[in-house]
Amino acid sequence: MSPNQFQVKASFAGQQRASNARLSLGTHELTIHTSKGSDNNTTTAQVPYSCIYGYEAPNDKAVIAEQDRNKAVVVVHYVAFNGPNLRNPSAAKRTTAQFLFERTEDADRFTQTARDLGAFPKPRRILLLVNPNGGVGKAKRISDTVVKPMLQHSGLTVKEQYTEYGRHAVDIAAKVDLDEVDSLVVVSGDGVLHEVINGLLSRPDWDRARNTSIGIVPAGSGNAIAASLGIVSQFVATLAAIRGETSKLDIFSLSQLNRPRIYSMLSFSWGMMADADIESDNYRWLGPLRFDVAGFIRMIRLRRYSGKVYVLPPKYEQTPSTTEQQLTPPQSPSHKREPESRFQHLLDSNTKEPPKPWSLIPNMPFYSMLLLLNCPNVGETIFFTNTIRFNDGIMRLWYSAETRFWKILMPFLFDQQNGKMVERDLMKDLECGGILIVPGVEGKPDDPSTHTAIDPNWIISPSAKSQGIYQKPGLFDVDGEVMPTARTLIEIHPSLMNILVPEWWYHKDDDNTTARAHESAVIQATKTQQKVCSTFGGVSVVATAVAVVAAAVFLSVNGHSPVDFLQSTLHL
Ligand SMILES: Nc1ncnc2c1ncn2[C@@H]1O[C@H](COP(=O)(O)OP(=O)(O)OP(=O)(O)O)[C@@H](O)[C@H]1O
Repeated sequence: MSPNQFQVKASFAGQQRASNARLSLGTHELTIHTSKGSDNNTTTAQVPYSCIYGYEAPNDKAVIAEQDRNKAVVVVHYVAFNGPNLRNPSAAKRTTAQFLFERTEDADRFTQTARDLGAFPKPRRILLLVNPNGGVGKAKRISDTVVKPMLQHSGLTVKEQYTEYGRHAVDIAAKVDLDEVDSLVVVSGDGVLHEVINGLLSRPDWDRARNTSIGIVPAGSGNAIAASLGIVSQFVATLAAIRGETSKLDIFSLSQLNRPRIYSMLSFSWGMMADADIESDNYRWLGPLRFDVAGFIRMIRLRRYSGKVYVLPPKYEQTPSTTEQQLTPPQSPSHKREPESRFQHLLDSNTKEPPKPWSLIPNMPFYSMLLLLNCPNVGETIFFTNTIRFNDGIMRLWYSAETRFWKILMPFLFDQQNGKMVERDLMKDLECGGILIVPGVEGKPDDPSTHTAIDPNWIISPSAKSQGIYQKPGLFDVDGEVMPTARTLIEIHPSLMNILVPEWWYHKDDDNTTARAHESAVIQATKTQQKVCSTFGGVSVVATAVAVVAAAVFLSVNGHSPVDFLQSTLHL
């Protein structure tokens, strides 16, 4: 037998009896060849390493039968899928395989070889932030019933902390001792992850803090990031947090004059979608449905939003012009206190047009919606487009001046799940390297006294008036949180942070051979898993049939009609 092979007795969760088995530790997966029955029929099951979230070698002799007391047990904990769609949240479950080795040395050699091959999670320190109020208040239950039980077997060092008030996660991330934490993982919606990013990037040592990996176990109502990463299943999200694989994440910074900068990992919107998103807070009790309800109401009571939006060509690298250099304040040590802004000077004046190569996007100055997106999903239930990648250093902007109700309704009605919302000719899109937004009206939308008209001509459009379309400044929505409606510069900071992803995650255009190999291993394993399930399924069908017939016989003996019984049982 080769050094990576082991003879054991193996059993899977839910099985009463162990079978003789040969374990093979491969490059990406553990294969279990089980022999059954007197004719030694063999079945094969696979456990990809990327699905293993922990193992234990219990000393508890109670789990070992009397005759095997001198032997050694290793239990492997992993996530199994019952189908090849690894993004389907109901396809994943956590389970175990238990192996009984002849000698403790064999068990030790197995765990050591598996560790060397990367089968088990590497030791890390995780700070878990749980928002007890996120979504419909289910985060605590998810943390207690899924996340902590999985972490318990992972060998990772875990600290858990509940957020106690709005924006508490900003304070926690801004103060956490980075010598003690490798990853910050939130059990919440996108809002708390947004706060963690803002806390980390507000630190004087932000350049170190940005390397602290961040992760999410979805427990909110939007869950756009989790949906984009294919980790809507809390089992898979926790697995990703435990295994520690990361992907680069572009970050947007949003700067306004005399206000602290805001960082975003997901989206910025203005117009119908922003208003609907923020207004949906009133229907939080509806869960994810709140976005549909608020969106529909906003479509019926459509508004137009006035302003000018300037964009910079994508990946614009040219050195600043002399004028720009004059306008850019000299580099001071305080500049190093946050990620560099190349165009901060554009905030200084409300009147000056930004110089070339900045250009005004057409169809202005009236919009019905404007959306900047960093991820394919706008929410768990809205798959916007797969053309976006969150690590390509490019900003994708969608905008529309459409005000016809049915035109806006169509993509939201028919294309929410298929990634084709952008193909309905409702929105125009462009790639850019920076955005400057000058709203026609500034201020906090909930406080009319603060509104200032930048240009009175932008305020009321004759066509909007004739169509009876409402006009208000509109909310600026960043990652689902409201920010003041004011002149805003949005810049991109490519690959600034690292986000925890499953090892098999890659964008379809990525040349990521390791992730692809992991993906093949997991999909291959689902096939063997399906075989195991269908065998169990076959057994349970036979068992059910036997039980129904036995019951029918019993009823017939007791004077009831077995035909009536069978008809009602089988819904004939
Ligand atoms: N203990 C708390 N009490 C009140 N608010 C809190 C508390 N902890 C966090 N928050 C706030 O809850 C808000 C929403 O959190 P979260 O993002 O987890 O859920 P969500 O909004 O339902 O999900 P999503 O952002 O995905 O739509 C955040 O703005 C956060 O500041």
